[in-house]
Amino acid sequence: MKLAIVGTGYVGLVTAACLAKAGNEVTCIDNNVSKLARIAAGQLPFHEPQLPCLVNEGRAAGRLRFTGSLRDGVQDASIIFLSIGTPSAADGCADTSSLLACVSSLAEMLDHDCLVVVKSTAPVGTCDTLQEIFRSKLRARGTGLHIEVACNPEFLAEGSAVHDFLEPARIVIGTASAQARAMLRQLYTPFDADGKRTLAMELRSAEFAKYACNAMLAARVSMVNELAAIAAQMGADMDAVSSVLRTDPRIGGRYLQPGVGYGGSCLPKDLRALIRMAQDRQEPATLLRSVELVNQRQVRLLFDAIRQYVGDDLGHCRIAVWGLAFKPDTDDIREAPSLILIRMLLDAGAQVSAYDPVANKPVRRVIHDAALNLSDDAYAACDGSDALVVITEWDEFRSPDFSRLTRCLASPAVFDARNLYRREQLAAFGLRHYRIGQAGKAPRQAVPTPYAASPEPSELRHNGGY
Ligand SMILES: NC(=O)C1=CN([C@@H]2O[C@H](COP(=O)(O)OP(=O)(O)OC[C@H]3O[C@@H](n4cnc5c(N)ncnc54)[C@H](O)[C@@H]3O)[C@@H](O)[C@H]2O)C=CC1
Ligand SMILES: O=C(O)[C@H]1O[C@H](OP(=O)(O)OP(=O)(O)OC[C@H]2O[C@@H](n3ccc(=O)[nH]c3=O)[C@H](O)[C@@H]2O)[C@H](O)[C@@H](O)[C@@H]1O
Repeated sequence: MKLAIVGTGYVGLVTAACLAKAGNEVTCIDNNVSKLARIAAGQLPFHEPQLPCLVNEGRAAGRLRFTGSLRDGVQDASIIFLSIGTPSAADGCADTSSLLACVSSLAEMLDHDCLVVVKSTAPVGTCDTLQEIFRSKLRARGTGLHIEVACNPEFLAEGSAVHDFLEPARIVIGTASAQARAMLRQLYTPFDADGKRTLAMELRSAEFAKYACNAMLAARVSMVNELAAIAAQMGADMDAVSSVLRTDPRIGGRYLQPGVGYGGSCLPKDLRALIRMAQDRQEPATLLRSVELVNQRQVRLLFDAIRQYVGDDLGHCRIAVWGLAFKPDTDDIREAPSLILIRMLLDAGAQVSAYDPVANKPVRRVIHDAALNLSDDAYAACDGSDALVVITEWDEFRSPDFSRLTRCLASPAVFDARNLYRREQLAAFGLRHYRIGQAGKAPRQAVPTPYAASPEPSELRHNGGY
């Protein structure tokens, strides 16, 4: 099929490359000329495993091309996907202005029948609004064109985007006609190996399903974070508790990792938008608002634990941070908890020295503060630091050289915000280990915190190194 994809970001480029791999002729359109120039020079605009190879293959096969011109890009396309950003507006609503503007332009320029598919995450009713724009503009133009709007929400997660697209758990198709449904079913046949993954429904259900999924994921993360905070106060170990949760098939094993809270470009913004949608319809969204509140508390808990360790005056401290991206295997720093923590540390007067395998560059573009040093080496970032905070669970942080770390740090404390290490591992090197939801000796504290410390090294010697 001949396809056009408007918006060559995380979703658009992955969608384009995967659909090209399946044999379609795909044109990517973007209004960001510098992004297109980078792609033309063979560089992808963001870090995503497996994607560079797939994009190169698509281009080499002549099935993937890029343009800055909407008119040129959509020519003859039977399906036009819209994967334009829908960021949070100031009031929490999803800002669909770019989507609406794009559809207005399409309604003025299209000269052939086609299906316009919304892949962006957009509020319930957006497809109806877009269909109405087409209807009125096409009527005004006096054309008899048939342009239908469909919804095909995307469920890929960054870092595993190519795999998620090629092997989806489900493909959701929201349509108003059997013809549109048949077209999308046909397009996705190569990705639906057993023929059972395509879920067809009405437009509004498909739109809502996307928000429902992200709300469930966010709720799980907040639930496990709240349980971890309570566990720490009770002397229970959240790792042990999670092993019990995971073995219950009704609960399932994923999204049970406590930490600094969920970040990224989607879970926070989609939850905000869902709460707004609910409240605009007089639904209180009580649980969803609590999910947000729990999430907002997570970085504050980490900051308080660090401040408690180093003493109230952070002005004399240097804190090392490992991990800036909101999760591993991406350079995306949108709503990354690391940036919230760094801002809090800088505002409190601390010096921060941070390292991320791929996200230093985007951070350099958004934080301009002489007190923030971005290092190209994980251990150099720790040199002379009063504590290390591990905030993103990149693989390379899972088994660091602890002895080197001990030599680098001026004060042997590791704030393990993703619970990557075992207490005894760090204790063997004389490192104090703070992790969330950990049973053990609570730090001497004025304010209760779910970040519990491992025993002092001297105390460890008393009980056989543990
Ligand atoms: N990032 C993710 O993992 C996922 C994102 N989504 C949703 O997909 C949508 C896109 O998200 P991302 O790809 O992350 O955004 P992004 O910001 O990476 O990409 C959006 C692209 O659209 C381009 N654009 C904006 N207006 C345009 C216009 N009028 N014409 C041409 N290009 C235009 C921008 O220049 C940008 O390159 C959002 O609604 C998001 O919620 C859904 C699932 C996963
Ligand atoms: O709509 C979207 O954009 C996407 O949002 C999420 O994908 P993503 O934001 O890439 O990342 P996740 O892997 O879901 O992680 C989100 C956040 O939750 C955190 N998280 C996740 C799992 C967990 O157990 N604990 C936890 O703190 C992660 O660190 C991260 O900050 C969803 O997983 C995708 O299905 C969805 O398509």
